[in-house]
Amino acid sequence: MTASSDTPLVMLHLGLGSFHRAHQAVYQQALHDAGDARWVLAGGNIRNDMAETVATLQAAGGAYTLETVSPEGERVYQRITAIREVIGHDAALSGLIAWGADPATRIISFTVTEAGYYLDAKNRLDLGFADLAADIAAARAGHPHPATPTLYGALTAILRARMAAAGGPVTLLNCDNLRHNGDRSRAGLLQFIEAAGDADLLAWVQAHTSSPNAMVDRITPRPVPAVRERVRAATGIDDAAALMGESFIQWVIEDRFAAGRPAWETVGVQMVDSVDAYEEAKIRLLNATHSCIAWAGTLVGHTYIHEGTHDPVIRQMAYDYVTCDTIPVLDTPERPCPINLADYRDVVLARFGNPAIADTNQRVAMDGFSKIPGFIAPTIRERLARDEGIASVALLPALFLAYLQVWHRGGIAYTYQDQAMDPVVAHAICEAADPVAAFCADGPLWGALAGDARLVRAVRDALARVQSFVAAHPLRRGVAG
Ligand SMILES: NC(=O)c1ccc[n+]([C@@H]2O[C@H](COP(=O)([O-])OP(=O)(O)OC[C@H]3O[C@@H](n4cnc5c(N)ncnc54)[C@H](O)[C@@H]3O)[C@@H](O)[C@H]2O)c1
Ligand SMILES: OC[C@@H](O)C(O)[C@H](O)CO
Repeated sequence: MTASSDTPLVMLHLGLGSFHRAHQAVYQQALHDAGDARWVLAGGNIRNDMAETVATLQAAGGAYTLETVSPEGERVYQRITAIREVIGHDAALSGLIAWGADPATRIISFTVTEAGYYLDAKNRLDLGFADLAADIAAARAGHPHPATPTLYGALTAILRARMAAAGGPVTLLNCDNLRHNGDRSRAGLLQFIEAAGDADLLAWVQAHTSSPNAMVDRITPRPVPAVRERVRAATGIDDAAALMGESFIQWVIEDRFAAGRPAWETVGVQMVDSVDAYEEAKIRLLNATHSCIAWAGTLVGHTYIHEGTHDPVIRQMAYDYVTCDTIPVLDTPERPCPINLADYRDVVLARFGNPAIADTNQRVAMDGFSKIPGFIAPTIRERLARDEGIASVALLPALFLAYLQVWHRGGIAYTYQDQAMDPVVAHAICEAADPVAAFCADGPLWGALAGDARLVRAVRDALARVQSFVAAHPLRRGVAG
């Protein structure tokens, strides 16, 4: 079903970071440019962590300039005006709640990073996270936690208000890199509402919302001052909210919408019954490989992803991880993959290798404690279940452990951000008599695999290879780590 009324319908986005503005807003812009203005975007942040960008966007009525760069280095500038309302942050989230309760809002989408979901491998909420526990306690009292609201607390408050206002059904559309992102965030939300003790809301959400899974793709680096300079030179507009992304873009969504959707299929969005094959290809061949290159590149002193991608040894590690250990579990005689995964790998490596994107190891290396369980552990689990070797895939956690050890010694050249990491636990892993055993025993990282002797053995061997690679690397020779 697509919308047909003349009144614009609204997709409310929670998490007005770079990616939303370089991806979902671009598809909406394409609809507007084609004369289809039946849907508009409104958006704001759950946390008050981007106040300057939000203020800049508000002053510009939601407009900003996007620079995209092709594999050949050609740059294109586009003015994006699809975000019609930039909702300022307030501790009670009253702006987001009012927009979310409005019957014109038919989709609530979100990007809150991989670390914003607090789920273990069995899709249970991990109440060990202080932010989550505080937000559940606040939701019991009827509001989101003012200091550290989570996606679940924000959605609970919004959907409560929507239910009270008889705002009607709504789709909850996850746009984060999370395996089964719709199913998993829905599981987290329902557990959160249950823990908050709101049985009426739980029944309402089950009956009046849907949560399609979606795969999202466009490399969108953190904007740097040079982007603003290039935008000014190319367009004459001085835009403090300008940002850049690669020219590649993809969005694949399961077509399960509770109250209509934009005619996205007319602007290149792939509407499908199941996103599984696309999602597995993206998360394992792109995101895990990206992390591999970022951790390895950092260890030897590269700054950018394209540098690591063109480093022969790092490239080979990434290539082997995909070719030897990952493609064989995604494309099997029993379950043939509809995507040509070897081609996908080659395209991904070509995208990573584009120097004009200048994406940093810092951005891609972040959140390892969410990415190991989400992007890497499933391949290890599946291979071990089939009695297959894990030498190539084990290199990725070994790289992360080596990276953590350097972080522990204060040797990472930038700030490492990881919302899912407990620094006390991470330091203890590095200080343990046997750091490999301590790392492989960590429950949040490995779930049921924690302590598995085959995992420990493979990571130990892989760490030795990582250490030799770092010691022998031309950029590192003679440098104390
Ligand atoms: N940047 C990319 O290349 C890219 C591509 C595909 C998908 N994504 C997805 O989008 C996410 C965001 O990327 P970005 O480039 O917009 O990053 P960003 O740093 O520009 O924005 C992060 C957004 O997440 C919000 N946020 C962070 N932690 C939160 C928490 N615990 N609870 C609630 N909100 C929280 C912030 O307020 C902000 O709006 C990624 O983590 C990824 O899952 C990004
Ligand atoms: O691997 C890091 C991600 O943010 C990546 O840039 C994105 O998923 C590409 O679509």
